[in-house]
Amino acid sequence: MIQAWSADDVRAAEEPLLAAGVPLMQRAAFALAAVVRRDLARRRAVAGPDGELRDGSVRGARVALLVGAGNNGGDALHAGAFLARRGLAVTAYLAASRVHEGGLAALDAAGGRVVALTAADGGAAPQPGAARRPTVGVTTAAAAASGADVIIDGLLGIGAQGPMRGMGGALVDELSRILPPPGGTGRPWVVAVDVPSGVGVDDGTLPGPVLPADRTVTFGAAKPGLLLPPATHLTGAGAVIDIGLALPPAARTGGRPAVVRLEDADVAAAWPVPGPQDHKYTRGVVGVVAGTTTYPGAAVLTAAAAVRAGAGMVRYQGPDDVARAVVAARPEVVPADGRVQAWVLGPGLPADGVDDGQRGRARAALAAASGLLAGTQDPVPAVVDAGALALLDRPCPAWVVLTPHAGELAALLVAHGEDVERVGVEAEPLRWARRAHELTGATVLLKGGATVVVGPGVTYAQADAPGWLATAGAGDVLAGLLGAMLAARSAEVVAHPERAAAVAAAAALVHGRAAERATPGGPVAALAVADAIPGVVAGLLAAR
Ligand SMILES: NC(=O)C1=CN([C@@H]2O[C@H](COP(=O)(O)OP(=O)(O)OC[C@H]3O[C@@H](n4cnc5c(N)ncnc54)[C@H](O)[C@@H]3O)[C@@H](O)[C@H]2O)[C@@H](O)CC1
Ligand SMILES: [K+]
Repeated sequence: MIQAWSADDVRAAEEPLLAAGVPLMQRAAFALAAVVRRDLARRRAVAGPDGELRDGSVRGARVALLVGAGNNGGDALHAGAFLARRGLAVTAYLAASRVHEGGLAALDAAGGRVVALTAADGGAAPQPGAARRPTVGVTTAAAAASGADVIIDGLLGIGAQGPMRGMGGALVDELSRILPPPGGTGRPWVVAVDVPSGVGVDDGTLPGPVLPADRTVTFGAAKPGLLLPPATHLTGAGAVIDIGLALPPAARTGGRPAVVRLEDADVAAAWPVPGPQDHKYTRGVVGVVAGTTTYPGAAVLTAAAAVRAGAGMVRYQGPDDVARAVVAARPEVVPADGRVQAWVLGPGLPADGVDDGQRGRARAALAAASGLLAGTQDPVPAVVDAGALALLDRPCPAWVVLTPHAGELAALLVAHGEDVERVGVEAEPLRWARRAHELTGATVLLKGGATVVVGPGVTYAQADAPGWLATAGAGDVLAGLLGAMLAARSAEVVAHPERAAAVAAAAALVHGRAAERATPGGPVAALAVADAIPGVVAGLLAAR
């Protein structure tokens, strides 16, 4: 798993080392320079006589350093000095009147070129460091940097406050305008130092201009903003550099990472593999209340995903014609009442209007799952999706998992007295998923290009899915898959409700991997994603 620590935690972990004189910046900068050299060498790979690709030479490669006022700029300058000593042609563009003096001296000594940014060519020279520097206007600087082989973005790191201002902001605006998008031809390789400058380090927001990176080299530990949407989509490939920090740091934050991203091995290790003693009830029965006569497909997709994810049994509740469609698609499904170990409520259920009695069934199941019908049935986990989200009129336990997309989350929040629209949720997914958790008590899985899961004291962020997964029915598949995963751990999740979030994050990972497996590199249908689940689970288990 990748653990991300807040800016405060990282600073707290750095403090004792800095006090002891440990050269953290040198370590960080040396590792940064090594990653840049390796990336460049691979990008310049040439075929040897045997046809094998060999790393190319990086001598003479042009490097543009974007340098801000703080230690992030210091990292960039020191890395630039290392690169200049290895024969690369380094130019630093200073976006502040004062920059890290040691870094500047190192770059000067290594033969790097240094220019100061001004609003327009011929502008008055600021006084960066000790020496007067030549100046260059932002537009000219951006044009020159766009012709480099690599741009090292050291404008802002974990000291960023709000949208990037000043020359740095203007330079990034101009570069964003003229550079091809990541992966585009003719684009320099953009390496972000610690974080892409200007992202919300702790919340993944984009308060102002941010240059999308092809690689982010981060120090000590991942930062929350690298994992959380929307910023996670601008980080490119990752590299976490160990600079010797001892995390978790002091008790200040309870010793917990701010955000966690699960990886394949975590999901494989926690996946329950049936043994000789198991039968369909120990493996978990999933009850599905989904679909209406108008929207029968959601019921089919939800039930199919629950079957494919290894539920011991799937029970379906709903109108007869929908039940017939479900059984025709998946003859394993039992269209009858009975005990369940987890519920999936709401896929294909409209928020209002004709519901064929489904709303009443979902309401009763949600009350039973939440433990509000004492004496009738033990509480069990539940997935509450789509139309069933409108049924949350009282606090839930955290073993109830809500699975809204941004629009549905906005509607839920408005129903609970908040003033927010879909775009607001998309701009600040962590904030609003947290708020929904606080207001409802439920675990909240917010769907999107990246998935955020918030439970009691825990936050997960998954970015496992190809863009092709954004297709009708994909959410129904996730609900069924998650229902089966919760049913398999029913008693454990009710006893330890904070674990529901980890199960939900694991479901997001499997869902994304299934989409990857199902897509031929192009469009993918939701039912194909459900059908890919067994192969994904088998692959995860084979690697454990
Ligand atoms: N503390 C350390 O010893 C280490 C720090 N490291 C680097 O240092 C970085 C943190 O350094 P700093 O604390 O100096 O912070 P930053 O380098 O992120 O920069 C903060 C500076 O930028 C300015 N600033 C803040 N918000 C701004 C905005 N929105 N627009 C324009 N200017 C803004 C402030 O005036 C401040 O001077 C890390 O991200 C990492 O790259 C690494 O070298 C590892 C060791
Ligand atoms: K940066």
